[in-house]
Amino acid sequence: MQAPLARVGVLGGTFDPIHHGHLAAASEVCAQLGLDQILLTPAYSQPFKQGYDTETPEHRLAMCALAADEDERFAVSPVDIERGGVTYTVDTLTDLREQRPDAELFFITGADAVARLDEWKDADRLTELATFVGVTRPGHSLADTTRPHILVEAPALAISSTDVRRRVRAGLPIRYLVPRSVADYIAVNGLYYGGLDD
Ligand SMILES: Nc1ncnc2c1ncn2[C@@H]1O[C@H](COP(=O)(O)OP(=O)(O)OP(=O)(O)O)[C@@H](O)[C@H]1O
Ligand SMILES: O=C(O)c1ccc[n+]([C@@H]2O[C@H](COP(=O)([O-])O)[C@@H](O)[C@H]2O)c1
Repeated sequence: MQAPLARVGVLGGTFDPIHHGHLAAASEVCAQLGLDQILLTPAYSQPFKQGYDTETPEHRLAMCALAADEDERFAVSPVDIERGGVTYTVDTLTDLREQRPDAELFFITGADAVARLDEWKDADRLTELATFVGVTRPGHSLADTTRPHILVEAPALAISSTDVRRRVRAGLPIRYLVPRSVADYIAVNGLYYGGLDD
């Protein structure tokens, strides 16, 4: 008898930096959909964020790895960073399917973003490569879309990477917004004190 496919959630993001809003949402999807693993998959360069100044892929990947270390259900995939260029999810999912033929993939994204799926590259193929999961996010309205997806209500944590970066720059605490190891990494490496978002 064939072994059942592993159910793997893929949370793609810029993760500049990763925060507890990401982790709580991924954890909720994992529990509600009975997933075996969550892959945090930092983008090299998000298509809708071209022209934005972000931290280096190496720093964003390292912070994801620190966050993943705290939960045995989480792992990090460098697939998008290793490919480089603009990160299209169709490439992410194609590469992950090659690497993990044993897996059924669930691509997790904020529920608001599901509305813009039509604008994503090869939108029709995307929903064949993975099941799309939209997670609720405070301050973002739910999407109206014909694209098939599962909606998961996540704990309402109104945290954004933008706000974390602003707080670091303003000298305000980010403890309890990001894992402690990530806060330490930001401090030790002097991330975000300078000009991002100016
Ligand atoms: N607090 C949150 N609750 C639920 N989903 C979230 C939350 N923050 C981010 N997400 C989702 O996680 C994915 C990755 O988000 P991303 O890395 O862009 O973080 P962000 O906080 O939105 O960043 P930024 O403020 O820089 O735009 C996206 O699909 C986004 O909608
Ligand atoms: O494939 C696309 O056309 C596409 C368009 C917009 C966003 N994405 C992906 O969606 C994920 C979430 O992006 P972000 O910036 O909201 O963290 C990330 O993995 C992006 O590469 C992908």
